[in-house]
Amino acid sequence: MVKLDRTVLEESVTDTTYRKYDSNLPEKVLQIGEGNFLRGFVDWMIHQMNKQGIFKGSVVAVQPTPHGRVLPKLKEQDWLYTVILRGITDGKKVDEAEVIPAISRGINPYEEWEQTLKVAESDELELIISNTTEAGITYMQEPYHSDSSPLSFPGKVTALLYHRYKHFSGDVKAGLHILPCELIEENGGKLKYIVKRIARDWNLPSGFLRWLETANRFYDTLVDRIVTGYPKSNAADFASRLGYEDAFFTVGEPYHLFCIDGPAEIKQVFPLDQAGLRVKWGDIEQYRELKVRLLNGPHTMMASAGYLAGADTVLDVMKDKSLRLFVERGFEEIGEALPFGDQEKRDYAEEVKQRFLNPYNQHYLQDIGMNAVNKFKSRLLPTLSRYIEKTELLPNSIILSLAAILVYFRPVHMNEHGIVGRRNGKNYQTRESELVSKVLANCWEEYEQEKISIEEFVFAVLGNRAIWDEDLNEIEQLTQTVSSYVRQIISMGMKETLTQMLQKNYSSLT
Ligand SMILES: NC(=O)c1ccc[n+]([C@@H]2O[C@H](COP(=O)([O-])OP(=O)(O)OC[C@H]3O[C@@H](n4cnc5c(N)ncnc54)[C@H](O)[C@@H]3O)[C@@H](O)[C@H]2O)c1
Ligand SMILES: O=P(O)(O)OC[C@@H](O)[C@@H](O)[C@H](O)[C@H](O)CO
Repeated sequence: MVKLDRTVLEESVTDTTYRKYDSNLPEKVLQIGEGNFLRGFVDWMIHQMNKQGIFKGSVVAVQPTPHGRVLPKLKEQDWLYTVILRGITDGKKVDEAEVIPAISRGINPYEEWEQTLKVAESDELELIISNTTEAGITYMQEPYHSDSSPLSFPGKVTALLYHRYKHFSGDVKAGLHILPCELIEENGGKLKYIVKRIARDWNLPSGFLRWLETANRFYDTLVDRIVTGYPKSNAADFASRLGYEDAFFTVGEPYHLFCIDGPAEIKQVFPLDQAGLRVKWGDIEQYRELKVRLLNGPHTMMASAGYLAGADTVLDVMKDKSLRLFVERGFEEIGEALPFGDQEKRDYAEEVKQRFLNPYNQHYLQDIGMNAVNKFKSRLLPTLSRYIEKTELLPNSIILSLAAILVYFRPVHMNEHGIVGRRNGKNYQTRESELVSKVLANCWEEYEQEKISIEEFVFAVLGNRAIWDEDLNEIEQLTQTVSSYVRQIISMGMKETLTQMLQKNYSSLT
């Protein structure tokens, strides 16, 4: 079977919008990152605008880490890939595939720094967009060499902006719009803060710091679309349906929302709304809070608990009676702790549940469960504390999900990627930060060697300030409750623990 490239696109696509599509559009976007999400969301949006003759710009994708595997393979496909959107919208089935020609080329900055700097010199450039995961927007002390790429993402942004500043002799008109899409609070503000800190580390001139402040705009954003990425289990079906192979089939849901905290000016530069895309301008805090708590929160809750109970995907969880009840209860506990109107919370939760019930998306719990401890900390811990404050009760479903995370990271052994766990006689790979993996592996080892009890194991993990920035043992009854769930999961399995927890605490639900 043929592989996707320009020839395949030109020969097979009958859609006249493609024929009109200009493949030599000016490179208006420098994109740091080339992952599933950027391809299935931002680049897809740029293509939607271009098809309508609105944005008229293309994307130069820059590899954010030294060991990227995406760009060399994408180059073999002439930078093309297919976005497959599947789901139910307004009660109707959506199942559409589209080749996205928004990326004009990709650059490995570690090998082609000169070329990366050339992009920063371009008159055509207007925007920097990124998604480097939550780990990307992090300060790292590193040296400045004008002839080689910094290692970190903020380091690259600093070096590229400094080069642009020098090239245009500090012209304010050369400033850029910077839209980071990493899912952290105040992503634009944090990136700007780190860039300024790095500029000071590197002793860059004060004129640059002024230009950074006055000529450039860093926007806080919130992005929302479930992009499950490459369809591991049915890629061959898509290939035979479409008549070509694509190493970057990118599957996602039709739903999308891009919230950008910015003034009218950015609407003109990046006219998403004119193309009929779902975008909100202005204060994003409310959307962020609802989304991170009521979408990412339940995802994190179900990942380890669902996986240990035998489910592989979000849909498996939603279709299983007790897991579904556990998730429903999770929505209630999270909603209880959120400061929004009841109707608004209910409507949002209902919409999210429908998205989780998308019959087409295979959203793997193990992918969602990556960095589960860190995600629990940012997405569920604030909810847990607020729930206790408000109700003076313990949110048992959220606490059970924490216990499940600890058991999920129980090692049979370690490898170079982290802890390897075991479910139903089969090993699985976990991914967490080195710190979390080490702490959990050490504590579990002490338990396995019978040096400590389950309570002492839980006490040691919850008390680790390097992980939590606080001692979670100080939350009344938390250590005891988590310990009791961990013990039950180990002795009678996840499914039975869930069932008993629901029966005991929420008899009206079961
Ligand atoms: N997939 C989704 O449904 C979705 C939806 C909304 C938001 N997001 C956000 O997007 C992020 C990426 O998701 P994805 O599905 O594209 O994953 P992905 O694995 O396909 O891409 C991750 C990208 O981040 C880069 N990266 C990883 N660690 C980095 C670091 N320390 N410094 C710089 N770059 C680093 C990788 O090189 C890669 O380009 C997630 O962390 C999530 O916060 C994802
Ligand atoms: O992408 P992560 O790993 O930060 O979180 C997993 C999911 O919760 C997340 O990808 C959602 O699907 C997404 O945030 C929806 O917009």
